[in-house]
Amino acid sequence: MNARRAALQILREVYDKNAYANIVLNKYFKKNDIEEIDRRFITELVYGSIKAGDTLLWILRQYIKMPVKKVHPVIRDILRLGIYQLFYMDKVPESAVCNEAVKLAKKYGHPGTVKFVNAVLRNIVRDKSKADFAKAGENTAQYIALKYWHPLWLVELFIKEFGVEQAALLCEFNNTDAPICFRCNTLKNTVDELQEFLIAKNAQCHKSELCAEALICTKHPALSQLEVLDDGRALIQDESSMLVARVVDPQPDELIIDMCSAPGGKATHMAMLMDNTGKVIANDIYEHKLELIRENAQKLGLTNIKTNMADARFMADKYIGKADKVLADVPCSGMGVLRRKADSRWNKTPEELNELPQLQYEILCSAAKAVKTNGIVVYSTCTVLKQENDDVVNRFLDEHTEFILDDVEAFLPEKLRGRGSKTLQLLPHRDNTDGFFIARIKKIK
Ligand SMILES: C[S@@+](CC[C@H](N)C(=O)[O-])C[C@H]1O[C@@H](n2cnc3c(N)ncnc32)[C@H](O)[C@@H]1O
Repeated sequence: MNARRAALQILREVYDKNAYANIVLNKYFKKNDIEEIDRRFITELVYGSIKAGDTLLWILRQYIKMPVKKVHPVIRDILRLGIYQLFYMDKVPESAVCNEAVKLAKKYGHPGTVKFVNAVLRNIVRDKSKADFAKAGENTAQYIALKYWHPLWLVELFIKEFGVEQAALLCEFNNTDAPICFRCNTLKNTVDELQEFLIAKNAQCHKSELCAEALICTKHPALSQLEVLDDGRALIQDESSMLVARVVDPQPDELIIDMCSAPGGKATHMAMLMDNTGKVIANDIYEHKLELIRENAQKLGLTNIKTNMADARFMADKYIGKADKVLADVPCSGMGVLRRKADSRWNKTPEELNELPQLQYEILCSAAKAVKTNGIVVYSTCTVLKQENDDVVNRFLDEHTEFILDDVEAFLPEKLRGRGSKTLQLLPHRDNTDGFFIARIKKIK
């Protein structure tokens, strides 16, 4: 088993075929029997060098004369992996990095490229100071982008939103490891029982301060070894995402519509909080994603979920004024969960982000049509950007005087109260969670 060759193959699929890193990595691990220690190394190498993205290419540029674009893609990826190890993996000996990269170049390149890879990496080892980000000017957007591995346009957007200092902290946080969070299925076991089970499997986990049914694991065995996930005693969901169902506050026998529900984290949570009574209509625009919800519901032993395929912007007609509560957990930029997805910061574009608020607004308007008088619409996203959060909700309230903002505080844990806002905005670097936004809107007439 050659871990670096495996990492290179995975990286090639991601960059060449635009594949999602986590999907390629999981597929690779399923197909090949790989020891735990190699798995960890490959995972860090792949996720790390994808997250570090353009910073690695900027470093490369300081050591070569030709444009980076002209370097053959396979050789470029061999160098990415080498540079990542030399700058960001302290425990890997520099000689091993150079020798292994040269072996890969021999396998995938020709004598010229072998020499090139060898020369670049050995030059870096000789003098790392050439790659000094301060060349870009300390505390500028460019410096933050290089130091904390983000595209420049995104850093500029964060600076506009939060100021330089907070933007830097957010970017730095986005490179930290995210713990895995389990949601206990209280219909099948208690949180204490689930915790005992996980500890017996050598996991390190503790109860969440944000949600009673959440257990946070900082260390755990491979998820495929945890029966609780197969038999529905638990499901993976972040604690901040669990707050959404808490704010919806589902009651037994209610009719709840989840406008954008796949893969069903919040729909199954609401169905569980209703004690498997009433009905949750779990809607999504993609049929293949609805299948995931049905599978999850079956595992969890929930029979009160009905899936529905429709574009949420136009689905309300058959439900006008019928629902007790409606959740609009809208498609968003995901700027609150960048630490969880190595490639997503590099895959988004500013144009894509700018199109989202209109779609989100239309889904919220459609959600509002489906709710009864005195009913509740909850609007949520996993982003930290005001344009997708407060701005959408305020536009909605301005144009729909039959709705008012209902304070979320009564539905929040002690730790998140007293912030002086009727909506909740979790910021990753401040709250040490995923970044989530939740607003609760009431139909008053
Ligand atoms: C943020 S995710 C929802 C996560 C989900 N609520 C959960 O807790 O597991 C947004 C979902 O919206 C769906 N979606 C995107 N555009 C949509 C539309 N126009 N109508 C309905 N669903 C849509 C996507 O397929 C995606 O599953």
